[in-house]
Amino acid sequence: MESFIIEGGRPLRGTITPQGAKNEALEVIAAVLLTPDPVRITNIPDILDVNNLIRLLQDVGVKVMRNGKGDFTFQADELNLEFLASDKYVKKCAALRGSVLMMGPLLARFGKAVVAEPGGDKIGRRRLDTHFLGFKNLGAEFNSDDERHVYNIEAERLHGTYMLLDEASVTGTANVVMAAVLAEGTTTIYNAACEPYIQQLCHLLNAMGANISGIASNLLTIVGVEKLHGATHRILPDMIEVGSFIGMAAMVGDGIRIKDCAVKQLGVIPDAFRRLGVQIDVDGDDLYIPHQSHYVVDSFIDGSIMTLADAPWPGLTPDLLSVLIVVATQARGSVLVHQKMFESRLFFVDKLIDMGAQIILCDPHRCVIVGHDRNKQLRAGRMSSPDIRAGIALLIAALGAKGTSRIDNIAQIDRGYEDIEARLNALGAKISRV
Ligand SMILES: CC(=O)N[C@H]1[C@@H](OP(=O)(O)OP(=O)(O)OC[C@H]2O[C@@H](n3ccc(=O)[nH]c3=O)[C@H](O)[C@@H]2O)O[C@H](CO)[C@@H](O)[C@@H]1O
Ligand SMILES: C=C(OP(=O)(O)O)C(=O)O
Repeated sequence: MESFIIEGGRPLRGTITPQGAKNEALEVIAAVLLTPDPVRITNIPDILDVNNLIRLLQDVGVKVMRNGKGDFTFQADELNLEFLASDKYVKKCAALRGSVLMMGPLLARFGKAVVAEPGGDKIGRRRLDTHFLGFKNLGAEFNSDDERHVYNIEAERLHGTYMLLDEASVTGTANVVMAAVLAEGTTTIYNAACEPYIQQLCHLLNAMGANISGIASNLLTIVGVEKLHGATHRILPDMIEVGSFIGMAAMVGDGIRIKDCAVKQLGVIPDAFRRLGVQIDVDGDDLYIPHQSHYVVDSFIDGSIMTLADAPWPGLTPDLLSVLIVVATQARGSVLVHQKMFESRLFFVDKLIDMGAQIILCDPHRCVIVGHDRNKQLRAGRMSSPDIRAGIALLIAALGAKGTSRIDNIAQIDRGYEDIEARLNALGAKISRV
């Protein structure tokens, strides 16, 4: 298992470009299963989760042609569906959360899908009810095979219907949309997730011949079509990586430009950092974060303590709260962070407390951070990365800490950040992989 050794206290300056979005990549790559024609996708990030999904598709028989960096053509014309019954498939699904995204397309095109207990971060219970109830509404049946720890889903023909999702699940919406595009008749999905990556998936599906309207809203209407054809698609920059770089620039930056961010697609992300006092200048499609000797936490209009809480899009993504917590440790002022969507994502603050941060973990969902206003630098430490976003947050903390830190289990960071040490070292960091 690899680790990072980080020499802290070095100011970072220069320009960094975000990779293509992990969570969009997982959705649109799964969508290639919906057609036997070639689908070309560009700006695919070279990260563990995406590479694992591509390998899983290859195992199922999808032809994968690499045209250049991040540029692949996929063709799902000769699939080996027997692979879905193998133990190897079950094991590989367990390696990444994104494997659940194969269910919708396989069910829509072949009338059956198998899903193993998926992998991903251990950040609390992650139920799949929205996915299964959505498929059930379309006429599919599912049963669990307790011996193999898999669910089998089957339908002779999917039929469009109205459905109100039990929650605005991101991958749940993606799956139900991908199933509904080939269903007979019209499907209406209310309480759909509507984040930019769902929008992007819908745009790709329409380019493949689907008929989806209501994109960007929580009410999607999908008129089923007989079949889909090939298309080309470019993945957006990764907004979670952009947010991670804003946090890093605030903590240890000496003037950082984040290039080509698709600023309009970032929603409230920049404002969440601004609420901690971080200055972010918008320059075309770039963000520039100057060095700040101090950043001061805002308060609400009535003077009450600032709270940062996650919510389904267009609310603040839960995936950036860990980074916001680290930034808050050096702010002037206090902030309450309320992680509503996941149950176990805040426990990593213990590691920040070990490094000298002033944080009160109130309960599994809430913590209060009392910033040091840069009067007290964090101490270096040895820690393990419990999940992808805690991992990047700890890396940012280590960059700002006094002394040399070690982060173990960095496969968690590699799941979602491409060649992160080389990109940060180019800005002046000193991170080595051992
Ligand atoms: C591969 C992928 O795309 N992963 C993302 C996807 O995961 P994923 O699609 O698995 O997450 P879901 O949207 O299903 O749910 C995330 C969590 O939020 C809760 N929940 C969800 C909707 C809602 O209206 N209320 C609510 O409380 C769920 O119960 C769950 O605990 O979306 C999450 C939420 O943005 C992100 O953290 C993940 O990075
Ligand atoms: C929670 C995340 O990923 P996954 O859904 O793949 O576990 C994330 O990207 O922050």
